[in-house]
Amino acid sequence: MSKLLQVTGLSVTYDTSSGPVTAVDQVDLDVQSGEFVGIVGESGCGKSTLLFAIAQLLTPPASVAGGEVIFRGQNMVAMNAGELAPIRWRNMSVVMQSAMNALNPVKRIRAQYADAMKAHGIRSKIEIRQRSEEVLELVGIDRVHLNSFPHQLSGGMRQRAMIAMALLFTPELVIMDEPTSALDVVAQRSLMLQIKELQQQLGFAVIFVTHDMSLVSHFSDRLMVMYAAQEMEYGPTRQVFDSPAHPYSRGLLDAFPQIRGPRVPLQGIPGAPPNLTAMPPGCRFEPRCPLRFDACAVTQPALYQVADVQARCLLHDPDHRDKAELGRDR
Ligand SMILES: Nc1ncnc2c1ncn2[C@@H]1O[C@H](COP(=O)(O)OP(=O)(O)OP(=O)(O)O)[C@@H](O)[C@H]1O
Repeated sequence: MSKLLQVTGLSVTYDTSSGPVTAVDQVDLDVQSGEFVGIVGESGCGKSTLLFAIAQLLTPPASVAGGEVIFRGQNMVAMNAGELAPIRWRNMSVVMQSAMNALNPVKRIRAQYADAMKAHGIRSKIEIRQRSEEVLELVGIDRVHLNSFPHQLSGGMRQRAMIAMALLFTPELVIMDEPTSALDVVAQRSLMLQIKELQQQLGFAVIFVTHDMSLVSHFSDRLMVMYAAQEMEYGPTRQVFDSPAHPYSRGLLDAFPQIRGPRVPLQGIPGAPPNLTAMPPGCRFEPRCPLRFDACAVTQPALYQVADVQARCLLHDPDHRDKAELGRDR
């Protein structure tokens, strides 16, 4: 696998009446070609903002405050609209949370696909028709629905039609922002299976945002856990699940039912994430952390390498090894 995306030190601020709010704080993220990367975290931790920043789709009051997004060797942060336009859809596409918001309600699916292809210089009517039929059938929808308006499709079909649109040019990277969250559990699972199947068949990489740990557990190769605008842990999904290196990852895991294994009572994480305008001076998770010790309240942890994962937790600082030993017993 080769590196497709390298995000380094990416920060995003929202300009608010009480000053700038940092919603994404110096995030590093790399994605290999064909890889499935999951991003999880509680509501408001900055997942969607990060995705929009990667795709360079932020609009005011949000803006990139620092960092780089190197995609296929080019820094997207430094590009203007004209330079970004040919990359979007063709090389990198985005699937939003709700197709109802992303699709135009007064245009047939056929016309929306045609618009996207025409915007990328495809003029041949035959080519447009053939490709539209092809992508719709790829996601398991009969071609007759090219004549449908979005509201004539079920929720699951609409999300599929949106994914088909994102695949019009077989991009190398598809960014998905909770594409299954509006669906019932059965439709959610079947759409996840289909996304995974398409990804393996067509070879594109995926960045998939969700707040549901169990949803990504079987589908992602690597997992990033976000909390209060920062990345807390990033590494192979199996390792994060089998031995989470960050107490917050452990808390998230305990808050969701496991598909396999014995039944265990679910535990929430007491407390709430900090207000982004008033961050704790030390570790951002410290006020809620069951393993906190004195240094956590005053020291901002770096990202530490723990086997194959990186974790932002002082338990992995060589100076606090003794605390890690104690933590293991709790
Ligand atoms: N328009 C805005 N103006 C000011 N702050 C904003 C705005 N939009 C988002 N934010 C801030 O950015 C933070 C991150 O929001 P974001 O939508 O990226 O989180 P998220 O993790 O994707 O949440 P969810 O899972 O609920 O979609 C929010 O907590 C909020 O404080």
